[in-house]
Amino acid sequence: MTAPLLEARNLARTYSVSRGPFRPAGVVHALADASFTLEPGRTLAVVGESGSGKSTLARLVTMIERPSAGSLTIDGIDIARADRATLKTLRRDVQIVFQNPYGSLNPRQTIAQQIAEPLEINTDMSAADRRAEAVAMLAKVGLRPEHADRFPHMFSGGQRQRIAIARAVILKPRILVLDEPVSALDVSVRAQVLNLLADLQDELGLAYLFVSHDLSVVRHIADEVLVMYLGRAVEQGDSEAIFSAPKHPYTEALLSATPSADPERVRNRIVLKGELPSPFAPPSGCAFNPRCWKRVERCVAERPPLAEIAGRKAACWVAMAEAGTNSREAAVPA
Ligand SMILES: Nc1ncnc2c1ncn2[C@@H]1O[C@H](COP(=O)(O)OP(=O)(O)OP(=O)(O)O)[C@@H](O)[C@H]1O
Repeated sequence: MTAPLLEARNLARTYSVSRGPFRPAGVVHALADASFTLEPGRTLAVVGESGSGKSTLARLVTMIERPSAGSLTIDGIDIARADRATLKTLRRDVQIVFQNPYGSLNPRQTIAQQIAEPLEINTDMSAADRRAEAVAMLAKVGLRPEHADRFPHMFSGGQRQRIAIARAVILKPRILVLDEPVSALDVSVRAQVLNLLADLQDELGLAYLFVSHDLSVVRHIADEVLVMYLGRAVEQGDSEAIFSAPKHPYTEALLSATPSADPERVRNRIVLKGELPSPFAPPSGCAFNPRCWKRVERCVAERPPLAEIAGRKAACWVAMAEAGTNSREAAVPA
């Protein structure tokens, strides 16, 4: 059996943070435990509120930071043990597109120069070849090649994100990390950029790790979904299964918050109370329990493991009890 393109096993990342002159430094568990695989041509969406650990996960996968624990392998090669030459190749395989297409482009360089820059750093192609490649890439992302010598401010938000995507794929990576790639864009252009990403994936066989706080954005693009809450996966698996019948109350709440024209859904909308708890002092048991309307005693006492429920994994005592995966007494109201 061949190794997955990308495999994360029990990935974790902590940060030491000063909490003031008279208090000991605290440790933030930005990412407590994430495991998943990613294959060519597939999209894994990582979803959760701000602070759930999505960007931390994106930084680990792009090798911008190292994990505190767990492992990350590409083609079975553990990146923590790879030598420098191997690591250089692996880094080329993973590229990232950030949320803000304004911040990620240099205002003083033409877009052809910026799209070609990774080729300049990583290859020995001639300047003419690099430019030709950049211009061809412009056409591929739906921009007119004759605009190659324009500067970023001459483009709209959606066009700038196309430029950032062109720059990210010019080295022919195999994995693209998309960190909220359409969140800063007008709703009217979101679908166009998502369609471009889908086309590029078909054409280039790219694997996407798609980070978003909004389930409605990933609905049509994700093959699998990883729902994060306070650094941990609470529900994970096949997108179809999760969208049609979420098992974790947090996923239910996120889904119910997505825009809908269905009056039934609007009436039954779940409004989450309270904020995401402090990552310095996560609640005992299930971290979601203080906000959960289905909470039972066990949720406060014991953290639920990710368990197989109805074709996906979910970490919820109540869902486990309902599915008969665990003992019935799990569902005693608190
Ligand atoms: N470099 C850092 N130093 C200290 N704490 C950090 C650092 N990076 C992230 N954190 C903390 O880790 C937690 C997870 O942050 P992360 O940015 O991964 O979440 P997120 O889900 O991506 O949120 P957002 O959408 O706001 O970026 C947060 O509590 C954050 O404050």
